[in-house]
Amino acid sequence: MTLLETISGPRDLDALSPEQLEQLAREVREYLVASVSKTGGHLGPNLGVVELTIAIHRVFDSPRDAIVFDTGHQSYVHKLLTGRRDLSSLRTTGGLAGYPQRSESVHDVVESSHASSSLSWADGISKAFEMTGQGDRHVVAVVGDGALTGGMTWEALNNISDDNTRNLVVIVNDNGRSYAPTIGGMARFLSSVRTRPSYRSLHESSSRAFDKLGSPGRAFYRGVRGGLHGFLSRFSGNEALYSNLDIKYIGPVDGHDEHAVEAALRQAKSYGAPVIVHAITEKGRGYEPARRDAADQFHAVGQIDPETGESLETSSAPSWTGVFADELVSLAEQNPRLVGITAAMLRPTGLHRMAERFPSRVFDVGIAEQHAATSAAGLAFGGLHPVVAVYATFINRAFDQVLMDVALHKAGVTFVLDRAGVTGPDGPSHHGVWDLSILQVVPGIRIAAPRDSVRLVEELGEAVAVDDAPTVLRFPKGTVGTEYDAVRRLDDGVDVLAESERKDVLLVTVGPMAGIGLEVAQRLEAQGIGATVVDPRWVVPVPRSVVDLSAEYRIVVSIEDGIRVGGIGTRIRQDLREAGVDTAVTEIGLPDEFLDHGSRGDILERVGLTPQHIARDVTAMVLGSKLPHARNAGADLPAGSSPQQRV
Ligand SMILES: Cc1ncc(C[n+]2csc(CCOP(=O)(O)OP(=O)(O)O)c2C)c(N)n1
Ligand SMILES: CC(=O)[C@@H](O)[C@H](O)COP(=O)(O)O
Ligand SMILES: [Mg+2]
Repeated sequence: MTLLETISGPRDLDALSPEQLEQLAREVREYLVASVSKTGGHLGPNLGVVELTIAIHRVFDSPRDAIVFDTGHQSYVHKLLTGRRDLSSLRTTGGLAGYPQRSESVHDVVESSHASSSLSWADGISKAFEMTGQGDRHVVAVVGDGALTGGMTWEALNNISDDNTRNLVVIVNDNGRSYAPTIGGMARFLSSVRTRPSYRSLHESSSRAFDKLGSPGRAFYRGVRGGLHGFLSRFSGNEALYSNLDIKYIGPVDGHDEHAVEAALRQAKSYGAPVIVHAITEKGRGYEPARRDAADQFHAVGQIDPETGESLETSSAPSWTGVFADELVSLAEQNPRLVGITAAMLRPTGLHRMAERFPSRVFDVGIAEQHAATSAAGLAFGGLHPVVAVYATFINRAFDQVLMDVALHKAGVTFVLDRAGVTGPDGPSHHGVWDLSILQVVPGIRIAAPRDSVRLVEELGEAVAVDDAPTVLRFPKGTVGTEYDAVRRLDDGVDVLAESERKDVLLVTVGPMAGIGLEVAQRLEAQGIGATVVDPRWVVPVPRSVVDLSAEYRIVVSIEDGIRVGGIGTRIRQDLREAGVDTAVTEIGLPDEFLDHGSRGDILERVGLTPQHIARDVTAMVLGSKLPHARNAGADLPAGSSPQQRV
């Protein structure tokens, strides 16, 4: 039996000797490589927090003490030590989540994978503990150097200071990388601190000395420390950031020396006010294929050969990201005004290809989507045309900036939203399902949803040609599918993909839902129901021809890979009513609920976003309701139709 097999919860760690702790760390790493190489997941980040997580659970008493993991992708070790030793179902339908999940364990606190929120969580939890007579409970936030580049962390730090007695420990898990090396002044500060040996030895000895004197010593130490930081900062040329924020700082400590981390955490735990512990770690630690991976040190891997690290998932089909990446380079070669912006995801969004070709025209702003959007408005003001490439779920972060900085000023900024729609294994906070609903309320915005790679190329070119309004292009995760040629294109750019003599059903499909729409049309035709399929290409504003066409049909059915509430279907409904067209409308889309992790196919099946479900329901609506012909249609469909439909 391995040591890891004896760990059923954090308290089982207490009796382990230093040698056993080292053995446990080895076993955890071996298990992570063996298991995650099969399931895929965040192998690199978790290999980097083995000793750190062991130390956290030895020093603090979860769940009485709250442990918050920023972004949560580095919580596999935490799961292993809190009673979930079998990670074989990781990120699969019905299996373990790839992030903390309260339904799995009382030890899990924050489920969102959106970065830079942990310090705000910790600030709130520690205030609540103190205000409810639970001031002896500790809160620990584990935040990466990448997450520290997100604005929320600085809003939280501004509220966290050591002039209070809250038991809050912030562990900076500093491996120097997000995917790529972390950018900006923060990264330079952390790098300077972790590489200054004089600071390191002097700091550890002095803080130990004063801590022995108890709280008066600590107060005195704080005074000295502030002076020390100030003194050293003159030499180092770096403002000692945290002391100027008036928060005690301990470190840097070797994040792979479990004993040293424990010592630092015990010191922090006993301090009686917020403390920052700066741990230096290495992403991919202990696994050569990850350590030497220059791209992102195995930040997120698919199935790999555990021996070599080679990917076992080879696909010859181009990815949506790849098509975008290549076309952007081509456009940038023709248009010197084009610049790219990424929020610490250069390679995942495909901007690395433009960066390779035009290094001075691509900016990595860190995990800072809000800043990215407003900086883009500034770039546009200066005469450039920025292309901001983010995952669809992360544009949520920058809604106000898109609205009040980009759109209000009619700035020509193009937002490219990758991973739009149901993504799958990364769970509820990673599905890109809200962008259509939240962005379509932005005055003047134009949103395109390419149905295939040909339209992606076409619509990207159209988007970057717009210099007086925000434009948005959204496409899904993974490889591009079938190309769907149009039967004909209407004057305002709407593509007719299939046309029926009988004007029963008009299917308006958003993006790659075109494939599902065409299959639904075939199924309806087999029932004797005439179905026409159109792809607006640009879905916001709704093209006039969609409104005009709708008047000829008995029912309009919109199909979108986004939440139904506030989606394109509701926009169509509103536009029809405003135009006096009273054709019945049914919106097919995702429910307004958080969708658990799983395969994309499983999730779409579960919510009924499949040709079978849709055809069945539309058939029932048309045959069952005896809908009057569109010209004098007025009756809504019967109440109680299936959940996907809103009439
Ligand atoms: C708001 C937001 N933007 C982008 C991402 C994508 N993302 C996931 S992990 C990661 C890098 C995190 O770096 P760091 O905080 O240093 O953690 P590490 O992986 O190094 O442990 C990014 C950019 C995200 N989760 N949230
Ligand atoms: C945690 C995070 O936000 C990303 O690392 C995400 O897991 C990557 O998702 P993709 O695999 O779709 O790039
Ligand atoms: Mg990092």
